[in-house]
Amino acid sequence: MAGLPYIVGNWKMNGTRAMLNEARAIDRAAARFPKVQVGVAPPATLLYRVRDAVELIGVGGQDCHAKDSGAFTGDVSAPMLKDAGADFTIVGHSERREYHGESDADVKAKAEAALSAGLAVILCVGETESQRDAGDAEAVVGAQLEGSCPKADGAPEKLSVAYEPVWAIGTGRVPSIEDVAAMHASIRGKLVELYGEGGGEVRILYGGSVKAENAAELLAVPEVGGALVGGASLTAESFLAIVGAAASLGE
Ligand SMILES: O=C(CO)COP(=O)(O)O
Repeated sequence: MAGLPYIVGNWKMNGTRAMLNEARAIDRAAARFPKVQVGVAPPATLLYRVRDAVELIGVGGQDCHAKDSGAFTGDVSAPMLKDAGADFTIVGHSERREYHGESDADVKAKAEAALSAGLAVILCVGETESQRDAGDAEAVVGAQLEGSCPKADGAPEKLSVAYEPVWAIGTGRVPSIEDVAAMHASIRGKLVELYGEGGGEVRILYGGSVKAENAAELLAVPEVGGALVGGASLTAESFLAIVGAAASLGE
């Protein structure tokens, strides 16, 4: 798999300007880890400020609308994220799918809008606990990929996929290493089916209760090309411990 390990912090609906200090601290420390690609996705209100506060790390949105502009109160478009200085955006996070009713088709349209605006995309997929218990995890994730992977210019080159089992998000629970390996191999197979050779290069991140204590083990799994981190990305200290774990794997 090509590319540096990619560690991305998803701040979700957390953070006011005080978080700029954390962003600065992450950015300063990133210089010590040139073999890791680092990004943060602050809330939209902070995007522009974080962009201005950092030099080395990537900055991204957490979602975008599928349309470029219009009467969509409360939404933010991909060209707006780009204009605010974003390098990438997350789409299809399970919290968007669950609380905002986003379908695979919605996620695909958002991913295509983001690529068209010149943003890289982190597309999230993942099964619920009942789907895993029923033995359907790989089928569910495969269907999500079929329905939501973008076909626009920029795919698959600017695409990353984040596997985030819904039941592992914010719970302190993580799948077994064997289950992570099996799912990532299955995602790789589906990406090659969808994109041909280019699908072999898409980075596949793991997300769901990644912490300093489990990061090295998760990141060492074949086909795990990085991590999408929620709670542990909210302080520079805990986030940098994960970045450090990724760096030490390459040594
Ligand atoms: O949803 C996540 C990242 O997008 C994971 O969140 P936690 O790391 O808090 O489990």
